Amino acid sequence: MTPPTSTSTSTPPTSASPAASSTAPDAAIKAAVAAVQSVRPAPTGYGGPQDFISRVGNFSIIESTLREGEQFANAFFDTETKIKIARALDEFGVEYIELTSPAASEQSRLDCIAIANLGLKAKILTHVRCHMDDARIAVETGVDGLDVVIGTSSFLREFSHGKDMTYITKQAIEVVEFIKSKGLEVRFSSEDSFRSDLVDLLNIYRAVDKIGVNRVGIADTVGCANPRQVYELVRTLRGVVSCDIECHFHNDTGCGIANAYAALEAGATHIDTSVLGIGERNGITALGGFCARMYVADRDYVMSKYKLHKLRDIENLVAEAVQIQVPFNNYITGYCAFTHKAGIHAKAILNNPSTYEILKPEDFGMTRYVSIGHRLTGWNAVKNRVQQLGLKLNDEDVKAVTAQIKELADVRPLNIDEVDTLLRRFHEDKKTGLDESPCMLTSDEEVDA
Ligand SMILES: CC(=O)SCCNC(=O)CCNC(=O)[C@H](O)C(C)(C)COP(=O)(O)OP(=O)(O)OC[C@H]1O[C@@H](n2cnc3c(N)ncnc32)[C@H](O)[C@@H]1OP(=O)(O)O
Ligand SMILES: O=C(O)CCC(=O)C(=O)O
Ligand SMILES: [Zn+2]
Repeated sequence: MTPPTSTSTSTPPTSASPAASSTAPDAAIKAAVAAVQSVRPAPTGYGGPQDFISRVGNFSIIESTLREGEQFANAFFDTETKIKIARALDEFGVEYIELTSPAASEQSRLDCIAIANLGLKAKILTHVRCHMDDARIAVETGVDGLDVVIGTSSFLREFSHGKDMTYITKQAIEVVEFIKSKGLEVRFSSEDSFRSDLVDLLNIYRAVDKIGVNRVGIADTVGCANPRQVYELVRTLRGVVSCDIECHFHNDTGCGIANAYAALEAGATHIDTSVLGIGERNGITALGGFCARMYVADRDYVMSKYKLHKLRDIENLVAEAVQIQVPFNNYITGYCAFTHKAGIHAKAILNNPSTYEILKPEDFGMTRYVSIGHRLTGWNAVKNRVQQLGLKLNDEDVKAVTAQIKELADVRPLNIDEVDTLLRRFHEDKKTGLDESPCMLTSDEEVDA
């Protein structure tokens, strides 16, 4: 679906300043305000206080469409498509691109080599099991670094690889040292971190930190964690290791983006994303949604790092490659992400877009649209359209024609051409002195909705 064309909304200056608060707060209110104030955004809705540990204004994206995304049910990326996606992500400005393990198949290995040799600005990583066989293959591909992973929860220890923590720790140290000896970046991650024993986790992270791992990774592999649990775990880990902290969040319960944000607040440094959130099952933190979240936290920082107007093309590229539609309610680029419908919203938006928009569409190469051909419309929105069409109608006329739109739209919504026809006809009738009889569309003017 392509978004409808813009009605190029004008932005008159804001009207009267809001009335001052009338009652002085009592002690209970003051205490409550003090508690909440420390985490509230500014009155504009942007930003918010950050403590010394927060990395909300200083993080890196590890873009995993070409690894986690390849685990999406529909995904099959041929080499050419992988290269296109890698270049697009690089131009967008992600700091890292993570690729499928070269141990997965011969073509996966060749693709790693091809992408590692593209000379992109982004660092290229490949993602392998914490196993010497995989690490040996991966270090020969020319990538900048390896993300190694092994399950640490009792579920995965029993039903996936069958190894205990002593074995896992010994193996992790051997693999990390080997990768470091090749001069490559290395991250060690515990799969299913939130269902792993906390003491086991902290012990193994500390062990690899001591031998100089670049990052440790926390993974919510089954999407069970909530933002508070994420905050607590990352903050605890921040006190235990000195290396960077990467986080990976699955979206099974809808917390992928919120968890990423909580992780950064707690001191995580790197977040895994994929375009449109594609990945195993229903996927992970979506690149676009994550950018939206971070933009609201620190607009200048996000806009200085990432070419946000390229998001739509990247999403279309990936959507086509995996044969899906961009969802109607997708963050930023969805069909209706910047469409305003209800009359109350439309009036305020036309006065000042910040009333009902926290993301500025123009920052993302998108366009605002005010929809008027429906029964929830109001005369202010209709007046805006009348002005755009250059018709001369007074407010009483606009209210009368709005009533006609509503009457018709009680039967079915009108498209913009139908609304324009109605407005022009009303205007014409007024000029020629005809009475305002109900202004129905004839059947040959009706356009299928
Ligand atoms: C949560 C995640 O998304 S982790 C990333 C997942 N990514 C992938 O799986 C990459 C694509 N996978 C593949 O191509 C294949 O699964 C391969 C090549 C990795 C392995 O294939 P196979 O040897 O045929 O094994 P299979 O896939 O059936 O089982 C996984 C094997 O890895 C072992 N294993 C699983 N996790 C790990 C780990 N982190 N470290 C070491 N070994 C592991 C299992 O014990 C099992 O070994 P087994 O042969 O002794 O049974
Ligand atoms: O390597 C990681 O940290 C994450 C692996 C993964 O995809 C997951 O656990 O869901
Ligand atoms: Zn995952």
